[in-house]
Amino acid sequence: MEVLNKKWSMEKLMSLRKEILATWPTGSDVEDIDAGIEYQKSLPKSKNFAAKLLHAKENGITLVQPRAGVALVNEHIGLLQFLQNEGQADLLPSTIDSYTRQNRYQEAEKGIQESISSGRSLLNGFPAVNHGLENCRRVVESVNVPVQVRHGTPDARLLAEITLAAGFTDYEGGGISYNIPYAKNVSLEKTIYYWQYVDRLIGYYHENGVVINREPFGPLTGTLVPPCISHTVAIVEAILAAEQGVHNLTLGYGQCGNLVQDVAAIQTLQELSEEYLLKNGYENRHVTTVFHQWMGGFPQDEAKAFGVISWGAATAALAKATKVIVKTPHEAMGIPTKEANAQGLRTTKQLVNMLKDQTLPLTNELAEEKEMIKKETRAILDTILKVGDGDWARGIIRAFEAGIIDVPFAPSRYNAGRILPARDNNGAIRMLDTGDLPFDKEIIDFHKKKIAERGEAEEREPSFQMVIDDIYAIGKGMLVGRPN
Ligand SMILES: CCC[C@H]1O[C@@H](n2cnc3c(N)ncnc32)[C@H](O)[C@@H]1O
Repeated sequence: MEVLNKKWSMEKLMSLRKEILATWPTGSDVEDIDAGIEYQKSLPKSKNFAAKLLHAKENGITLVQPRAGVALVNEHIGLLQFLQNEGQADLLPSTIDSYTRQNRYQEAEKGIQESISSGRSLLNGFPAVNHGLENCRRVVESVNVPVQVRHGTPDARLLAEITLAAGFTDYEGGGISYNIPYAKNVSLEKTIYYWQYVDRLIGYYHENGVVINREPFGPLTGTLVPPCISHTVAIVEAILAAEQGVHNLTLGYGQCGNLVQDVAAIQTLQELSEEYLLKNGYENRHVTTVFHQWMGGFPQDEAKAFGVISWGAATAALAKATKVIVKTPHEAMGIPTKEANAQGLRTTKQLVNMLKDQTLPLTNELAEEKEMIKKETRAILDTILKVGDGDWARGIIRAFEAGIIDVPFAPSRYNAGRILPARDNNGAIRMLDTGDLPFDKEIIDFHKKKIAERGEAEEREPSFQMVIDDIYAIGKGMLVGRPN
């Protein structure tokens, strides 16, 4: 099945809807597509994610948002209200459980029943499909701020149908970012096709006056992902979504830890995505950015965890990211309590407020970092379009096959896995091996030089050991994985 970046007709979407809605009984609640649109229109503007994001962007505010989700509806509502009231969350999620992410609704149902009988949440998120339309509407109506669906679902079509009709106004993910880091053996043809359905549905909401924001999953594997790699995936997903009629997009990036590189990453993500959307003919698109606090291993010690959270908060504020996704002091242990989640939010809010009136000056170092990220990202994007003979969907599929785009430490067998990232002597992410990325000699020599500087400082040859040391460094209280 060749997948091309072409807008679906509504006839095509409607011809497929019946089959999708039939995959679980709650799908029958949303057969009337226009009822969902009418419900969305009944919501106050204060519940609209895109509106709040654009207001924040225009006013230089960095909004704070947690991840959160539990098995049962009343407990989930209580959790979100606590994070809104005690955590001062500007935006709320509903993090979906792993069974639902794999379309394993039967097991999600079992998890719901066991959570009821045991009196505690035995799912690692909110099983929105099983709970269905009315319960999801209760969630949306129980809080005062916009609510987003956060998950990791390769086939997210039914989840989208139900949650959009229920009043969620932002939907995370994409056919690449929820495949390559999340699945081992699902082809990109399939997941790009599945997500064209989701984005076309959102395009239909848009055509009928309802703005739904889309957030490709920025961090990918969250493990030493160079900015050019996550930018490339985010921008291609933005283009694929824009083709289906999506107009509001939040593009994301996972914190790497070097301040200059992270600020450069957020600024270039905004600039490059606007550039590529426009030059591909997508006008009136509104792009915002989201900075994810450190996605790698965390220290167990809660005081140190607050240090990592604070560093992510400070960086997001200095980068002027529109939104920051917050971690908690329980990160090293697992799903946080609502109290720990609220603490992470308040810590972040304190930093963001204190840094609201400061920005990182455009030093030569920052300018050089921005230029390098743009050069690398453009090289990859332009090669993707070339190998796709002018089509972004065909191009990204062929590019993954050829290693032209390559996500470090991804489980997917469709990912080449030939690049090797490692930190330089200042902790910025460079590449020990650029694999088959379409980089010229200048870029390759830049990475070699930066890594060599670290080797000299540590009196060791650059090697895979540096990569391993860097993966464990933050959990051990460091940034650069220095030799013992
Ligand atoms: C890719 C996202 C990983 C992050 O997502 C957090 N996460 C996952 N599920 C939940 C949940 N149900 N409630 C609060 N946080 C959650 C993990 O801790 C990790 O930080």
